[in-house]
Amino acid sequence: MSATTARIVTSYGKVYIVELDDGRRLSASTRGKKTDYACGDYVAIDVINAEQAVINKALERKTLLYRSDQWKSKLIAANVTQIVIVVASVPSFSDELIGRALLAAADANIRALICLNKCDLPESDAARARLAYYKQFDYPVVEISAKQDLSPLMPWLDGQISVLVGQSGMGKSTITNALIPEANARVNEISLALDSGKHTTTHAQLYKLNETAELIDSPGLQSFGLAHMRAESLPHLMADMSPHVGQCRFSNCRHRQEPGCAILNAVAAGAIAPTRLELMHRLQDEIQLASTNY
Ligand SMILES: Nc1nc2c(ncn2[C@@H]2O[C@H](COP(=O)(O)OP(=O)(O)OP(=O)(O)O)[C@@H](O)[C@H]2O)c(=O)[nH]1
Ligand SMILES: [Zn+2]
Repeated sequence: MSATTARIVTSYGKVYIVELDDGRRLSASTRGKKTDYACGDYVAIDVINAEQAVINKALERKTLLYRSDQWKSKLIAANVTQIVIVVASVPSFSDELIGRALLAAADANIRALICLNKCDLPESDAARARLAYYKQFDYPVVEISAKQDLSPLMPWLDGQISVLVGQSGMGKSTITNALIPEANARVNEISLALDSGKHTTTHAQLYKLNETAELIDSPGLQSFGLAHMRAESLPHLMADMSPHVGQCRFSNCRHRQEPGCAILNAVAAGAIAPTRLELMHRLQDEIQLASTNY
């Protein structure tokens, strides 16, 4: 048995694949019931044999992207520099998920990019119009067709460790497969090695795109709890709200029904979308609920 460090390149939640400096890959378990490791983590391991290792601890993380509800948190990816929020015209995407992912990124100091996929479809016009709201507040939006032309996305990936997030069906796997032709083959091979049966999108996987760019494909997200955030920081981290922060009559304004609330006024004036205010209120409630549970 020997001690060394490695990088988690696949996370199945409880079982991991780690890559050593020399490129060798080992299946890795954890000590006890510990599962708070994520794809992209650098970890201290004990190598058991040519195939197996045990993870002792995670080394210091530059960033950590995770979601949480009142009961538990779930790590999405570690050490990423960019979150690529994949949306599409069909099936219709959720503003809720975009809003939450943008907040998670801002909270964790990670760059965010909205990627509109399936632009070959005529329905894209409606999706593009919905995304104009985010563009207006300087959230970058890039348009692609994973099936036809990925090139507009490429400059955004250079020099970044990106994680793809999105609802199921938006085209994350199609993007990954277009970027990394051997991705499919490798996933199947790993699943086989772990005896985990058929490849499903239940795991996160890290791929090297080129010398400077890496990509993590994560499972489709239906929900994105942010119970770990601070309620007061929400408007600071939302680009449409932040210009109004500090302008309310009361310094402890919760932007609910207080008189002289600059954010409510901006919504009434049409400068902030009502759905964004509702999102903030829902998150305030979730955070409050979680804090009363501890
Ligand atoms: N027309 C069109 N269809 C696409 C495009 N990209 C993906 N699709 C289709 O959209 C469907 C969903 O794509 P996936 O890549 O499986 O979506 P996903 O986001 O990985 O979904 P999960 O694996 O469930 O998380 C598939 O039928 C794809 O063929 C595109 O650029 N244009
Ligand atoms: Zn206010």
